[in-house]
Amino acid sequence: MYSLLDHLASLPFAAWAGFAVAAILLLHFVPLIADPYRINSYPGPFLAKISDAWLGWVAAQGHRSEVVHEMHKKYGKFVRIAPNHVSIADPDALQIVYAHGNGTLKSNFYDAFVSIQRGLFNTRSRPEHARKRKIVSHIFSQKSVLEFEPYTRMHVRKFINQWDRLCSLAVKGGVGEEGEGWRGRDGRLWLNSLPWYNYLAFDIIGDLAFGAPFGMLEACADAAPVAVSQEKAMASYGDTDSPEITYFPAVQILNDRGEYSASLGVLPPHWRPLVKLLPWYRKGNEAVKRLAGIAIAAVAKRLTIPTDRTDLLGKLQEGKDDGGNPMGREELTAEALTELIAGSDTTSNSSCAITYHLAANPLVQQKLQHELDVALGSDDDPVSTYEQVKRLPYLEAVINEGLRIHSTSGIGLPRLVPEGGLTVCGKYFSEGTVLSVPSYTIHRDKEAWGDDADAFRPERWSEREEKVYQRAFNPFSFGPRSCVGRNLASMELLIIISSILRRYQFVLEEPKKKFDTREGFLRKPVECRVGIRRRTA
Ligand code: HEM
Repeated sequence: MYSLLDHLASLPFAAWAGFAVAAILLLHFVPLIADPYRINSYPGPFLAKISDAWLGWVAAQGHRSEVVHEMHKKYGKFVRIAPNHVSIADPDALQIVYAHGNGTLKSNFYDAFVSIQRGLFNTRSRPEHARKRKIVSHIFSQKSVLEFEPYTRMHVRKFINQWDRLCSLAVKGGVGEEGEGWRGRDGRLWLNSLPWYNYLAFDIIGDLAFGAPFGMLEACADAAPVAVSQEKAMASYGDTDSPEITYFPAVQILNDRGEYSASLGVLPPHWRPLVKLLPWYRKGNEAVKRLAGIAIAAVAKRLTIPTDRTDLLGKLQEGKDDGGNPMGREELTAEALTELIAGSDTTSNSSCAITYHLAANPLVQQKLQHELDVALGSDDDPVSTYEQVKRLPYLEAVINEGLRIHSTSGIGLPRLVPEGGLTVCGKYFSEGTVLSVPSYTIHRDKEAWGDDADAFRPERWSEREEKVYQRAFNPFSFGPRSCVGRNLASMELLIIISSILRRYQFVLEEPKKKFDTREGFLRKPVECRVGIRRRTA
């Protein structure tokens, strides 16, 4: 019998191609015409209105924040950046889209960030998030974070010891061996400071989250132990033997994973399994697995050694939910991994960007160093304590200005409009629409920050009441999903920037070169080449 299938199989190639084109057009234009979210009136690039591919492509190019910023300059406050997604560039929208009580949830973008199991960052269910956040939030209270200060200071000391060593070799005209990437010239040490900030941040968070630093500062290299077999390592938790490990560059893995997840996450879930087959995405998928392998190896190792250290992992182990239940092993590993991812390059990218802007603005650098000299002058210890630097107004202004202008979390964090819809800045959005408020653009809002919003100028922080700025200052986000590690991040930045700027003077190697960045989930400097000279003997 001549079946329909036989008939279809006998069709010529041209007919098949015609069907494919018709199907694609139908899939893209029917929703555009039907306008299920009632957002056709919002302007934006035409391709973004009909397909998620536009945002996927933009995200994969590594400059999403800058591109969306340009779109807002062109189209105004509301821009449609995907068939169901409107970006809103208004500081007032922050308090609504991200607020407690408005019922918005994280969108399926965050599914692309899940490994091992959902952690605090990528959990989308409200009750599950509330359960986790209850356990984790007290670990990051100001009081608790101060218990982590000795670890932070210890690694800043190691960092300074290494740079002191290189500075004394550099003044003698030394040159680093191949791969070390430093050289001495004109009495200065010249290097790319970015990897150093990464070593520092990874060692601090590795020490806090896993009970031991990765040893990057000591090795002057990006290498972290990864479990060879994740299943075996998980199964062996608590055994006396550590799992079999191999070494991979953790910073590189984290970068690959961020770019992969941030560009996969903007694609519809049903496209993702297919897209993962493309070579670039395959590499990113591998990075996701390796990153999980780092956490699994480190937690497995830590659990073999009885310890009463006061660190993140110890506190996570002690934490209990409302029912008095502690976290299981897998959840514990997933949360330790969350802290590693959320608490490492956020801090290093921000420290590096602040260093760049200080090197590019010698007068700001001098003014900061003067404040530090007055406050810490007679102290021989090169590493500041939190107590010494927590209330230095210019230091705080420099850090805030660096967080604002660089915006390591620059993209609009996507939230789903709940049942009943949501009115934002006078516009009603129906259930299921995705909304986001791009921090990079909010941080450049001329109404909020003045006409020189694009300039790094810490003085602005003392010119207006701080609450005026706080309305448009969003480095840690707002509401129930805001950064739980904010107190730790602030303490780290205060100690890192004050200690390093008091000790060294910075100039840019190529003052005219643009500060290049690449963005996955975070905006990261590509490099920061500086000349360094010791200020104090
Ligand atoms: C300069 C440093 C930091 C910046 C700029 C920053 C920024 C942010 C932002 C914007 C979010 C919201 C993300 C979203 O909604 O998708 C976030 C969430 C989070 N951050 Fe941070 N962060 C920093 C440091 C840290 C540190 C040191 C830790 C902990 C070790 C940490 C842990 C977390 C966690 C666990 C979340 C998820 C919270 C939740 O969903 O409840 N962050 N951070």
